[in-house]
Amino acid sequence: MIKIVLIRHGQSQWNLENRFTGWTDIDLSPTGFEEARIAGGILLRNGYVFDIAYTSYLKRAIRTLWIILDQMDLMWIPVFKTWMLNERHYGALQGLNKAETALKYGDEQVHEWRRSVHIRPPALQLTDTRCERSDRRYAGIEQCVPLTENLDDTKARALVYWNETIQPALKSGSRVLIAAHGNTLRALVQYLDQIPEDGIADLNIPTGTPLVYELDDNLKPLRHYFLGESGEVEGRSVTDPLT
Ligand SMILES: O=C(O)[C@H](O)COP(=O)(O)O
Repeated sequence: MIKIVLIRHGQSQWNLENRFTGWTDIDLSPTGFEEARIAGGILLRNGYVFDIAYTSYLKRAIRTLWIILDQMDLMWIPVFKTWMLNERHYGALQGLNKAETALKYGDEQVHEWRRSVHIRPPALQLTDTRCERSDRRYAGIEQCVPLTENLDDTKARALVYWNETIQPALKSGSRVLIAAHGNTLRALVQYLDQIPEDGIADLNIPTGTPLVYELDDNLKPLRHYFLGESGEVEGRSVTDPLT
């Protein structure tokens, strides 16, 4: 049996301020630092060990991973970063307050922007200072930098990385940790559990909480659970309410 641990970064400063974040590179809040520290301790005390880790190009996920690996005395393992595990691009909504946006455009519209598989938020203009195409970290892959994304777009790129990089590592016996984002992990979970499109809107992944998937030799999921201090967390599911 193969185990993989997925973790959404700890609370970020913009999670705290309830702002659309997407590809904006916002750091952890003090609570997020603490969530990551606690997650590392939980993984350590439950006997988890990792051989390799994957994360995005965004510091809230990278720092969550660093803190966990530090807690586990595993800072030496190979860590691979990829834009393909970045959060879903939130287009022109990036930086806006979610509650204020709902007041302006209505709850239904904002819920669609946040949770529809097909609807994309309004796109960023190339001239917008928030556009990440001139950011040095994306040099050479400017054309891959989205101006907005729906969940399907995010899923497509995350699955390329899953199929080409993570899956071979799992098949070769590596114990894998992925520190990523709410929507990249929703996309992965949708793929792994074959969740239909109309079931995905209710699927929300809490910050800083290790989510364990047990997979068979063909990488088909057998079961999944969140991890707490004394093992599996009772009464939590990947369908916690949208906050
Ligand atoms: O990018 C963001 O704003 C969050 O990380 C995820 O937000 P969501 O819950 O609105 O998808």
